[in-house]
Amino acid sequence: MGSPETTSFSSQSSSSKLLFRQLFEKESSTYTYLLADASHPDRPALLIDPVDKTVERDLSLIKDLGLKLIYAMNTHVHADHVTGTGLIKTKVPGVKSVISKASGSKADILIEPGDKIQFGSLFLEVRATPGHTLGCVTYVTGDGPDQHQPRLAFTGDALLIRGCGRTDFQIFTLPKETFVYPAHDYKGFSVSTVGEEILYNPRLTKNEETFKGIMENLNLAYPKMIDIAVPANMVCGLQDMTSKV
Ligand SMILES: N[C@@H](CCC(=O)N[C@@H](CSS)C(=O)NCC(=O)O)C(=O)O
Repeated sequence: MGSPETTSFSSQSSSSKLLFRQLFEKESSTYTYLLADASHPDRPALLIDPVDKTVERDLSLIKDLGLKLIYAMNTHVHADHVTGTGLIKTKVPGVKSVISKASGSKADILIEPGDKIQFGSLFLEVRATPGHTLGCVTYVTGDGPDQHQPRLAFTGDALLIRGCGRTDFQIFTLPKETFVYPAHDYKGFSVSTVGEEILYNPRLTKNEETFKGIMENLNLAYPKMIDIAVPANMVCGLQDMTSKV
């Protein structure tokens, strides 16, 4: 499958401007998201779920857009690719890696549910969405007069478009118009909304018993990269850097 269409926009509200890009890594079908406050003099930016193989592309885009990368974040310890956060830290001094405390992984900042991640006048809220892994979190753009509306939810593998990587359904307490941006897509989708997934997600519209049956019978192959990716991602991709730099 070729690269799906990806989304990008800049939003202008009374006093803030969210710059947003959705980027794709085709080997693992992973989405990386770039967010920045373009109205702030420093143009602070963050990356969600960067992949080691596409770090050069992401950093080049950040340079082209005149942004200052401050955070390289993960929604969880990925099993199918090595995170780009460790590599980014070696290339951009001052960048802080971020992951949830519950993940058990190493990072500069270990976040917990309810925490806020500030970039300029904008912020992300941390929500616990365990299930796919223990420490999975969803990052949701802030709620408030200066924040982007509708809100954007970066769901990692908890909620995929018309699918899921196992979830506790907390994402569905968000307003129905919230845009859903997952960490992966295997079918060519790039964005959905909470309301759309409540109505049409073929797994999450079923009762608990049927849901369990679906998930127990997915018969997914053993992820190709899992034995390399998980140990590397437990240290935010920082181990064995000499062969990558
Ligand atoms: N073939 C891929 C792995 C595909 C896979 O298992 N994806 C995970 C999320 S990444 S760990 C998943 O939960 N998928 C749910 C689904 O319904 O596909 C590989 O070998 O890397």
